[in-house]
Amino acid sequence: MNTQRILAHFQESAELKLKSGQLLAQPISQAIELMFNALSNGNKILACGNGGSAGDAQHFAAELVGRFERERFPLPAISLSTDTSIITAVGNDYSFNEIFSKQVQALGQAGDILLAISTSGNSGNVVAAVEAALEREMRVVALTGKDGGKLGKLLTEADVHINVQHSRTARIQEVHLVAIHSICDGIDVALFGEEDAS
Ligand SMILES: O=C(CO)[C@@H](O)[C@H](O)[C@H](O)[C@H](O)COP(=O)(O)O
Ligand SMILES: [Zn+2]
Repeated sequence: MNTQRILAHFQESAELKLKSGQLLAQPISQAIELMFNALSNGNKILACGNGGSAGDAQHFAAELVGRFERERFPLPAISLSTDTSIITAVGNDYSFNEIFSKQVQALGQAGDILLAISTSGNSGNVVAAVEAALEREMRVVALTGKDGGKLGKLLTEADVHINVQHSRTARIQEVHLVAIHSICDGIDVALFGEEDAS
């Protein structure tokens, strides 16, 4: 295969990451503050998404419950994309659109955070999860792309929207992962102060 095509992926990804850093540092910083305050108050973080974003939700929860780069106590985070029995039961008995919202209704409490990940902002199950979270007086951190979709329109002033301005799902996901790692690092810094993590 022509390696130029491969190099073009790296080029486009690197360029979007640099541009997005400028645009997203502020909302990412707000997301860190929102999550750190919630965790400090004894609240937890729920995370959801489909496909690659389901992987991102799991990845985030693993770094909070396990660790990111520093040794620390476990932090409460749950991926809503991982329990195949819940997902198949709710999907089969109700609808696929409710696989996350039912879990938000079961597990979410006022003051908890929902990390909602959707590159289009239009996945019905993620949109329904955001609606359920807002009904329960949870705050939402949304990782989206494109025009933010329906999800972007649901958010309030108290929520945080991290919107990657690009049309390509894969590129958006790649920036989402940098945002997720920046949030994990920011939570560690809020807990322990700055130090060289290398
Ligand atoms: O990872 C990829 C594409 O890179 C896919 O699995 C992708 O996540 C799926 O098509 C999702 O269903 C897309 O959903 P969303 O990001 O629009 O909410
Ligand atoms: Zn993918």
